[in-house]
Amino acid sequence: MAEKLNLKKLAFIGGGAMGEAIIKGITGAKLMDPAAVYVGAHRQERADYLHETYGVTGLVDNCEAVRDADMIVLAIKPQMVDSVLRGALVSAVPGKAVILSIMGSVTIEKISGIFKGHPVIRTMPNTPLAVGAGMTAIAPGNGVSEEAVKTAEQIFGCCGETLRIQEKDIEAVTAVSGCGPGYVYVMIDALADAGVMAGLPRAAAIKLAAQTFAGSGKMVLETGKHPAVLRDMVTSPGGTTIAGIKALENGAVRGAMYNAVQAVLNRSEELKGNK
Ligand SMILES: NC(=O)C1=CN([C@@H]2O[C@H](COP(=O)(O)OP(=O)(O)OC[C@H]3O[C@@H](n4cnc5c(N)ncnc54)[C@H](OP(=O)(O)O)[C@@H]3O)[C@@H](O)[C@H]2O)C=CC1
Ligand SMILES: O=C(O)[C@@H]1CCC=N1
Repeated sequence: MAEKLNLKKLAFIGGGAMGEAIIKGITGAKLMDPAAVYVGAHRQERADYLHETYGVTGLVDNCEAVRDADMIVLAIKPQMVDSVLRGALVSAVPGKAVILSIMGSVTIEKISGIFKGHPVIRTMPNTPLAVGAGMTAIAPGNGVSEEAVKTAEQIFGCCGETLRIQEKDIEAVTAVSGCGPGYVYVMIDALADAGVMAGLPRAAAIKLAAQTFAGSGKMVLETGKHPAVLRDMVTSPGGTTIAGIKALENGAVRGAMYNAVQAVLNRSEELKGNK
């Protein structure tokens, strides 16, 4: 059984797609008494849904949610920071609470400017967290205790892998693993479409494409081999795979990946107000 979190009360501001995925992980792994997980969910219907589904305490009042919490997860959209994280809510946060942000493009400096004197941990998870196969990078700010970082690793580790990084690398992480599931779904959809073109039923084509991505990722992780070595194992000389790979290279699939990552880096700077 997983070790319990060393927290009396964990609060979320925002219980949307990502907040829910983390709550599902924590309650599913029994890391904490669900009633001690408080979620400021801003709409009664959503608060009720989270309570009924996971047993957590769902509230519309963020101040009530954060009161007496040891750790506060910021799971709202970056565009909401200035309008939501202010005034009475900031005052209601207990002095020693650790702030754990999952927000993209919001720096530790910005968060520390709002929650003055609080330790801040910035993270970048991804949506496969919802099925226990997430990838979360964890960047502790200055003055964060090892115990708090370990708690963050427990929270995200119960629904996937974690990696400690420095904040300077977090936009690159966002562009690779944070947004990466989006790229992969496009590729799965495209491969399935191509399978339909080749005569396969839609459902079979999606299953074949998705399991191929899942299995190939697992091969990279479990064998520790470079992806190029694994690719060479599929490509028989003069065979069929190399013909397919040539077509992909002609379609500039690698260049498209560089462009996607650069586009995310650019958009992150815009969201930070740097462009
Ligand atoms: N989706 C992803 O793949 C990833 C997202 N992130 C980050 O996670 C954060 C959340 O994203 P995601 O979960 O996808 O977005 P969602 O829109 O699903 O979740 C945001 C939630 O915040 C709620 N909300 C709005 N206003 C308030 C308020 N005043 N008080 C409390 N809650 C409020 C929204 O409620 P309502 O809808 O009712 O307005 C919504 O449920 C973002 O900062 C994003 O950058 C990080 C990694 C991956
Ligand atoms: O699209 C977004 O802004 C968020 C950040 C990382 C993944 N999704």
